[in-house]
Amino acid sequence: MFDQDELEQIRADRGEWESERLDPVLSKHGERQDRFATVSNMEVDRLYTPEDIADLDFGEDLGFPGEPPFTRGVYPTMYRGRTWTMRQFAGFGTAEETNERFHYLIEEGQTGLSTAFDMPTLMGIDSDHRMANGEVGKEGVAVDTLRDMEILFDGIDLSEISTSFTINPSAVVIYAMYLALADKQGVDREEIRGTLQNDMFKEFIAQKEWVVPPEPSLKLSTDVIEFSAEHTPKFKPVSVSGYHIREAGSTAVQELAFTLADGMAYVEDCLDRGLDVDEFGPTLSFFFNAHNSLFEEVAKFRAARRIWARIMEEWYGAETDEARMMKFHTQTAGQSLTAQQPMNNVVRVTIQALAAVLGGTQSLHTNSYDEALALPSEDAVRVSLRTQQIIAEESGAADIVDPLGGSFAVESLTDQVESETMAYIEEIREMGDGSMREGVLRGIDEGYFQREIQDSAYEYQQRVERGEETVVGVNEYSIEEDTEPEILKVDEDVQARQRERLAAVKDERDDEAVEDALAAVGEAAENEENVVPAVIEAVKAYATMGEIMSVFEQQYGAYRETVHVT
Ligand SMILES: C[C@H](C(=O)O)C(=O)SCCNC(=O)CCNC(=O)[C@H](O)C(C)(C)COP(=O)(O)OP(=O)(O)OC[C@H]1O[C@@H](n2cnc3c(N)ncnc32)[C@H](O)[C@@H]1OP(=O)(O)O
Repeated sequence: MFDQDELEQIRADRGEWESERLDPVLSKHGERQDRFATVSNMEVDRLYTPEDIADLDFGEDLGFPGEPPFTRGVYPTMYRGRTWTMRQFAGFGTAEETNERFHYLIEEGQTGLSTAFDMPTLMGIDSDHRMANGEVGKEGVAVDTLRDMEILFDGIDLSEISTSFTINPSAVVIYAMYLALADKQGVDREEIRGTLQNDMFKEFIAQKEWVVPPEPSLKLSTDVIEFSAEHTPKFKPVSVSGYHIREAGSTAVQELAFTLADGMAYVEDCLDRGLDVDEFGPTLSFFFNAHNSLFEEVAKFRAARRIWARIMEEWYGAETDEARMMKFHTQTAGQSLTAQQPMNNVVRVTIQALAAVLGGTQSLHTNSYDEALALPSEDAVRVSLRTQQIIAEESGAADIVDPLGGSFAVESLTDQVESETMAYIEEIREMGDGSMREGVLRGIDEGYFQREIQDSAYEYQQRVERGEETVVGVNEYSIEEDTEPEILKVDEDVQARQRERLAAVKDERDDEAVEDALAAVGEAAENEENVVPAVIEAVKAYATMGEIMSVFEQQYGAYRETVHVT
């Protein structure tokens, strides 16, 4: 962006500034640390100048928002046209309690819904399973059958609001239930909007919730992507997630690299099925973490869009803007929150949320200050939603598109994140002999991702313990605390109520119809057909989550992780 003469002049001026201004100050006062680095331990320079972005090509690398490579955002007007979707992740107890929380959030100004399921639902077992004991409704809402889904969305018009479902091994069942519900509400499937997480790669890499092994897990994910591209074009059938990778302790670059690698593996699996990249490409979505290092995070988001646009075009032949465009949801970093002095978390969340907005997110969840202690209380949820509203409506951050674009520091960090991310992607591709799909599967199998993340997590913890990383209120500025905030307690009778409902549904339903529908799911799996149509029929017959997932487990076997110890 600068010509050679200008750069020469800047270099000369900088040398002069260093000797005349900087060195005298350094020799007198020094700096606070020998080395300054982000929370991911990426070293940052004292000062950035045009020299640091001498290779940046405005047209190729930045351009304008709404056009490839989308570094500056996916929409020409970004938040001036519409602010991001404020989408608080919510769910606890039975469908009734969560339905009430959904209505509360909508009344408070939330613009999208996001469903948290309890552990049994996430793992594809029913509330009456012995392994579900003590877990029903604890960390999210319990959903056993379509009846629960009907109650969960009572009074909510599916054509009016988009809903996200954080669900992975059992994603196909929840998707089928949502479609069955849309059919019941008379909402055209083509009109439903929302997102299914349905990202099994990051489960094997970081979050560790699975039922069947990686290959059949991928088959089930791709079945949903294929079905959705044809029947629910406004719905995002996968949210390729870096969030959990980061929460497990990765760096920002690893978060981005592994997530993009997973995304590419899904793309290749779809291409292997003969699907058209310009048809399924626009339905893919992403999900990232927003951590404490403001500029590193903004750089990560901007680099993410640029890399994805280039790879979709150059590697996978995407021709349309929509297929090259990366849209993503962001959640502030739960792992950065502290149980000590919990109100400090409001400040952390504000900075992280600002990073997401300055980085151009489409949708945002701000964590609540009490989340290191329990599921968020209503008061805490309101403050976190207000945080988004203050950023959107008071800070001015939403009024300029890509306001940090052109910052020497942010552009330089964006380049650095991009090149380090690409180095990882190339390594994974090599592991798969040119295939990202095979590289990711092999990386999971050999514990490559897990090891990389563990090493980063360990290094970070050591830095905290050596006092090189400050955690305010924990290893610095701690106080005696004798009060605890009011926290949310889930009713102890939830499990009994949920089990009663499940028993009632089982009593009322037509057992023969259920058996036939489950047999059809088994046949579809055995014949390697797309299982989604059969699962929709099964949920309509009120087959349970556990019954349907057992069919897959029988067909594909249960997964046991090989533990790699280093
Ligand atoms: C940690 C936790 C756990 O594991 O426990 C989790 O995982 S929680 C995980 C929770 N996950 C999530 O909540 C995932 C959420 N994801 C999503 O919402 C999606 O996948 C998303 C990232 C693509 C965002 O979708 P969205 O509908 O909210 O937002 P969009 O950007 O698509 O905008 C909605 C509509 O507004 C339009 N629109 C928006 N902005 C503009 C603008 N400036 N100009 C013109 N149009 C605009 C869009 O085109 C779109 O219209 P049209 O619709 O007509 O195209």
